[in-house]
Amino acid sequence: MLLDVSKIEASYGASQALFGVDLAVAEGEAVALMGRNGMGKTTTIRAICNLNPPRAGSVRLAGTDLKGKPSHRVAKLGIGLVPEGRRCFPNLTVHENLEAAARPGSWTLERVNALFPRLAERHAQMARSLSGGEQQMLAIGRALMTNPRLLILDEATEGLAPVIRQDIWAAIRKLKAEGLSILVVDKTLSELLPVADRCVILENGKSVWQGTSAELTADVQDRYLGV
Ligand SMILES: Nc1ncnc2c1ncn2[C@@H]1O[C@H](COP(=O)(O)OP(=O)(O)OP(=O)(O)O)[C@@H](O)[C@H]1O
Repeated sequence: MLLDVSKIEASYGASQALFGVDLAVAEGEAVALMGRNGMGKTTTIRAICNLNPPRAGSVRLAGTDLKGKPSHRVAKLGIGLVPEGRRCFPNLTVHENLEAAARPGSWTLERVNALFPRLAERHAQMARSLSGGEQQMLAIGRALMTNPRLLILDEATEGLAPVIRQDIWAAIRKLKAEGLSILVVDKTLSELLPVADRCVILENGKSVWQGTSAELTADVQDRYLGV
């Protein structure tokens, strides 16, 4: 397994948010992390990256235990995170934002520009002046520039216009087709399911269901994801 998350628990101060999350991502696989609002998706991602380190359980990346490794080390070991709410440097240009994230590997400025032509057109523009969707593309571009073994996307299409969402999903499909391993959180099932090989559902901070996208029947959706 590329990513192996076993029985992790995590808390915010005295308040426990994760009570045992298991999930795995194999090499080249796209896994969807699902669950209703507040069930622990973002907390799980933050725990995997040691932004909010798990207080129990284990996270392994290609066999390496991430316990005690600061989040910048986790990034170096190969996890590229596109966090909820973007996070680019507002006062750097598009080009500078991408360069600042660069680490050796097959992902280069040219390749990111080819994946997101809108970014190429705006290479000299300050990140703060980009539209929300363009900032999201930049956040994905930055994660790719780190040449990750695993790309984690937390609500990468939230609040974006339909045309831009389609561009972002097209890019994710392309990345998957190229063999990149992906862990993705998104609320729009109709867009998420066709991309996901497997799904993991969280409920109240626990993984309660896992299966292929095909196995995620209407019943399962009603039970765990319905509003
Ligand atoms: N900074 C925080 N401080 C305290 N509690 C938090 C914090 N962030 C999240 N929580 C709590 O942890 C639990 C899991 O939240 P989390 O954001 O991981 O869920 P989520 O599945 O990502 O939800 P959403 O889909 O709404 O983003 C919730 O009960 C939430 O209230």
